[in-house]
Amino acid sequence: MIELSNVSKTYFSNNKGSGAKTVHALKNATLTVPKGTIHGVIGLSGAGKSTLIRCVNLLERPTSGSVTVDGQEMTQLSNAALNRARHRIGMIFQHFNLLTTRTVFDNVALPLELMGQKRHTVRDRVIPLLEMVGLADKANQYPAQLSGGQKQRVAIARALASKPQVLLCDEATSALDPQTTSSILELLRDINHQLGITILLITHEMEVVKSICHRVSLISDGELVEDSEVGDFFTAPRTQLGRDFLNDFLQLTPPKELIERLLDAPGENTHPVVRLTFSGDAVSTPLISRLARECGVDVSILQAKVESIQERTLGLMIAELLGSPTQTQQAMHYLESHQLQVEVLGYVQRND
Ligand SMILES: Nc1ncnc2c1ncn2[C@@H]1O[C@H](COP(=O)(O)OP(=O)(O)OP(=O)(O)O)[C@@H](O)[C@H]1O
Repeated sequence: MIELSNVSKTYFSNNKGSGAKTVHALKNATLTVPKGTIHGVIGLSGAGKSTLIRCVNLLERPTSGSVTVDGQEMTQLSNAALNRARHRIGMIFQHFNLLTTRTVFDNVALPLELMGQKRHTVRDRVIPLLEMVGLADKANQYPAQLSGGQKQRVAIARALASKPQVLLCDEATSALDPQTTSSILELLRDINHQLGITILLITHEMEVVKSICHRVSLISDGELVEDSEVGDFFTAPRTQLGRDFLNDFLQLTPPKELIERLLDAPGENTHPVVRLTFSGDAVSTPLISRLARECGVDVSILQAKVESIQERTLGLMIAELLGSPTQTQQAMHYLESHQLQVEVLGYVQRND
C-alpha cells in the first residue's frame, strides 16, 4: 500500500542569466494506492508526474508531507533504513536505464549483488526472473543487442529481483511502439495478478490507463484534480482536462468543415451541435427516436462511437439537433434527465 499525504515539492534553481526560479512541482498531493492494485497518474507534460512518482521512493525528497509505503514513513528513515526500504520498491523507466557494459544476466543480478547475496542465490533468483519475462535465451547478451521491448523486460526483471511489494513505472511504455507497449502492459498485468505487487504508474497515454489500471488520478499543474475508478473516468470525467484527455483518446472531434462554421452563440436559423456521452443503460435505450417523438426534434448524427472500457460501455456522439430553440432546449433537458452528458459545441446556421 502506498499513501501520500499532503505531499508538496518545490524546486529552487538558480539559472545563469534568468536568476533564481521557484517551481511548485507538486502541491499538497494526497493519494492512496491499496495493496495489490494498479493505479495510474495521467497528466500533460510538466504537470508533475515524474516528481510525484520519484517522491514515493524518495529519489526526490518532498518539501513537505508524508509518504508511507507498506506502513513505513519514508521521509523519517535514516539513510541505511531508506536503502533497505528501497529494496521493497522496484522501479522502471522510460529509457530502461540498463548498464550497457553488463550482460542481461548481470543487469538483473545487480540489485542482489548490491544486497551482498551469494553467487548461487543470485543465480537461483535471476534465471526464473528471465524465464518469467521471456528472455532466458538472452542471458548472455548485452543491452545493445536487444529491442526496446526486450530492454524493458530486462528492466522489469531487475526491478523484481529484490522481491519488491511495490513497482513504480515512470512512463515505462512511452518509448515503445503500440504492439510492444501492449505486450509490456500485459506482462505488468500478469505480475500484478500473479505476485500481488502494487503498481503505481505515470503516463500521458489514456490507452495505458484503459488497458491495465484499476484507478486513475489526473494531475494538473502539480495538483491531483481527479481520482476515480477507471470506468468512471472514461465515462464521466469530472474536469475539463479529463474531458480533453478523453476526447483526444476517442478522437471524437467535429469535422473540420463543421468547426469552421460553428458559431459561439445562437442566432437566427441556428441549431445546436452537441457532443453526447452516455454509458450504462443509456447505451441500449432508443433515445434518439424518442427525442423525435417526445420533443419534435430531429437528430443529424455527424460522428458516433461505442467503446468498451473494463466491462463498461461508453457511447459518444456528435450531433446536430434540428428544431425550434424551445424544442432543442427541451431535447437537451430530456437527454440530461436520462443520464446523458450534453455539451454544446456551438451553433450552425441552416437556411433550409
Ligand atoms: N530538478 C528540477 N529542478 C527544477 N525544476 C524541475 C526539476 N524537475 C522538474 N522540474 C519542474 O517541475 C515541473 C514538473 O516536472 P515533472 O518532470 O515532474 O513533470 P512531468 O509531468 O513528469 O513532465 P514530463 O511528462 O514532460 O516528463 C516542471 O515545471 C519541471 O520543469
